[in-house]
Amino acid sequence: MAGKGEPQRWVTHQGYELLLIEHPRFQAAFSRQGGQLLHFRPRGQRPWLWCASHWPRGGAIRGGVPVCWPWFGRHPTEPGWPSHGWARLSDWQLLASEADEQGMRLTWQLALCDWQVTLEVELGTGMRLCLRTRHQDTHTCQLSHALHAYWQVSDVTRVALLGLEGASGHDLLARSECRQRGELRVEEGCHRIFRRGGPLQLQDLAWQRRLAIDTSGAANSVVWHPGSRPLTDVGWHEAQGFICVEAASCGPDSLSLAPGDEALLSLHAELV
Ligand SMILES: O=P(O)(O)OC[C@H]1O[C@@H](O)[C@H](O)[C@@H](O)[C@@H]1O
Repeated sequence: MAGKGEPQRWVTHQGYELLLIEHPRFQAAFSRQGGQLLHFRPRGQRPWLWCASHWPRGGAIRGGVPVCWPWFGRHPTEPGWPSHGWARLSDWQLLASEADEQGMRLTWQLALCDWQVTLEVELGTGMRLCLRTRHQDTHTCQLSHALHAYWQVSDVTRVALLGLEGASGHDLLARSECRQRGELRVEEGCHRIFRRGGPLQLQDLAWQRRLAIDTSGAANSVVWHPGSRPLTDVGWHEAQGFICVEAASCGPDSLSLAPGDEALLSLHAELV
């Protein structure tokens, strides 16, 4: 627990250890499991991130910004291993946190065998996450990863994602290659992996909000929503309130890391 006057304190909720932050500029929450940013709300605004109200015991929390690492989706060779890797199921260590009037900077770390990953998070009027992976194995290893953000929206079928015009990618629902024409709207589910990162905008007219979401530096921008496919423990109405727009390097854009190499992935958002 932090001392009096400090912006952060630890609590337990639904069996998870949470770090709650009350800063003059924003409110936020992380879970130790996953080093996962679950909630971020700049003062006077609606929350930016969506999070399911029910959290499974021993599973992954659906919401906020899960870190998918060291693989994204299904493991390429081990079908029994968990979807999206170990990071969101493991307890991370909070290495450092500093606050000033502008905001806070936190560093989380997870070490697994010869691998080490840190998540640096800056929160203030906007949010910036940077995932840094190193490994000291003796041979080159494959890495795929994602910052799998669940953005809170008024209604997924009524928002528009701008900035992917002309981008090519893979549509996993249609099982075909795709090229985005105009703005992206989600009517009945979406699962597209675009082969480009860059500046995007999530426009929510009902909430009169436009978020600039930057996936530059990532090889892929992933857009996902299950549509009417049920999600365990998430009601249909609750699921209408998010869209995933993710920074990732996955599939053909997975990375090969030689011993001592470092891989970076970042996601940045601000209000426009
Ligand atoms: O249900 P999970 O494991 O949390 O993953 C959520 C979704 O994440 C998406 O990024 C994947 O492409 C989907 O396949 C997956 O269903």
